[in-house]
This record gives sequence, C-alpha cells and structure tokens, in this order.
Amino acid sequence: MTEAAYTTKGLTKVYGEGRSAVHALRGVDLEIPAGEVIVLLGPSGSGKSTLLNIIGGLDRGTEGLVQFRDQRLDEMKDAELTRYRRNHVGFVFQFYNLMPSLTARENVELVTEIAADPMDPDEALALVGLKERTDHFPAQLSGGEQQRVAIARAIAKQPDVLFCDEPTGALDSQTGRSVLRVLADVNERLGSTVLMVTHAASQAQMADRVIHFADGDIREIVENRKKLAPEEIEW
Ligand SMILES: Nc1ncnc2c1ncn2[C@@H]1O[C@H](COP(=O)(O)OP(=O)(O)OP(=O)(O)O)[C@@H](O)[C@H]1O
Repeated sequence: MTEAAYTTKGLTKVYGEGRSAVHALRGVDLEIPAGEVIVLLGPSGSGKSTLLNIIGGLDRGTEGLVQFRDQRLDEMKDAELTRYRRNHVGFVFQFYNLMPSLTARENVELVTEIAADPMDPDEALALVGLKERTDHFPAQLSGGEQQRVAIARAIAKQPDVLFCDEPTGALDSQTGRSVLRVLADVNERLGSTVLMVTHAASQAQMADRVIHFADGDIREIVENRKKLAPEEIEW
C-alpha cells in the first residue's frame, strides 16, 4: 500500500449542544492512500461534507485524531491549520465561488500570489482547457467553464490533495464529464490525491476507491478493480 495521505481515528463531530446536538460524525476510522481518486457516496446529511471540511482543515472535529502524513491536524493552532490549507490543499465546490469583477487569470492569481510553490496561472488555465479564455470575466463564461476556472484556481498551487464537493452538481452531463476529465488529469499529471463527494453514484466508477457513508460513519470501502475513464461513465 502507498503512503497514507490521511488517517483518522475515532473522529467525531457534534454540532450544537444538549437536545439540539447533531452527531454528524460518529467515530470515523479511516486511512486514505496518497495519489488516489477517492469518491465519497452517501445519503444527504450522512456527514460527507463534514468529513471533507475537517480533513481539509476548514473545520475541526469534536474529538479524535486527524492526521495528514505525519502531521496532527487536530493538534494544530489556527495559524498552522491555515498554513496547511494554503500549502497542501485545493478546494472545488458545487458553486464556483469566483470573484465576478476579476478575469479568469486574476481569479487564479488570487491563489498563486500566496502559495508556496505555484504554477503559472496561464499554465493552470491551459491545463483545464481555457488557454483562450484567460481574460474573460466569469459572466462571460459558461457554467462548465467557470467550474474549470475554479479547478484551475485550486490546482495552481500544485496541491497534494484536491477536495471536490459536488463539483458537477450544477452541470449537465456533457459538461460534467469534461470537468471530471480535468480532475482525472490533475490526479494523473500532478499526482494529487483527489477526494470527491458526489450524489451521482455512477461517478464512483472513475475512483480507485469508493467510501460509502451512512449516518455519520463509514459503512463500506470498495476498491474499484476496473476504473473507468470519465468519458465512459453512464450519467
Ligand atoms: N454548521 C452546522 N450546524 C449544525 N448542523 C450541521 C452543520 N453542518 C452540518 N450539520 C448537520 O450535520 C449532518 C451532516 O451534514 P453534512 O453536510 O456533513 O452531510 P452530507 O452528507 O455532506 O450531506 P449532503 O449530501 O446533503 O451535502 C447533517 O445532519 C447536517 O444537518
């Protein structure tokens, strides 16, 4: 087995207190190998985004160990956690969160200006097939193109891990497939571990490993023997 990107032990997350407490994670034990494409599937409210946000350093667990390589995220001070996010992880969300008043290139530059080892913004945009659109504003781009700018922004820092929460949720099947192709390329070319939450069960076919989540814990982890290319996925 390859090196673990993440390890969690007994990870819990409780939102709120007392009678209104929500147990979003109930003692998750998990090992995520580096360099794989991992898909997280599960019903709405089962805790997928909560898990992603905690290992992505956007939020903290209530209890339990969370480790990235040999670093304990659960023991980091806020400034260290910010540094971890800045240097190691990229995020792609369902809604692209681009700055409307900035061009595609300027949106990517927001990240490359503060990253430790960034690629050239134009190179990141070329990787997602937007070489000709670098000076366009988000409003001049289609949904799929905007999502690709968001991916370019996330990968421009050459992250070790790319977190994607419903990255194709707002896209039609053809555009969605082209976005999945970009994610597969990032995994293959940059070697980034890709962790994707999706409601589209068919997308699990492009994963090396599928984590099935239910009621705040892992129900099953299935290794994919025959991984499909995004183009082969039935939507
Ligand atoms: N900030 C919050 N405050 C209180 N409860 C929350 C908060 N965020 C999430 N929850 C609750 O935690 C549980 C897990 O939510 P989470 O968003 O992780 O689920 P999910 O599997 O990603 O769902 P979906 O597929 O609908 O996005 C849900 O019951 C949700 O209502």
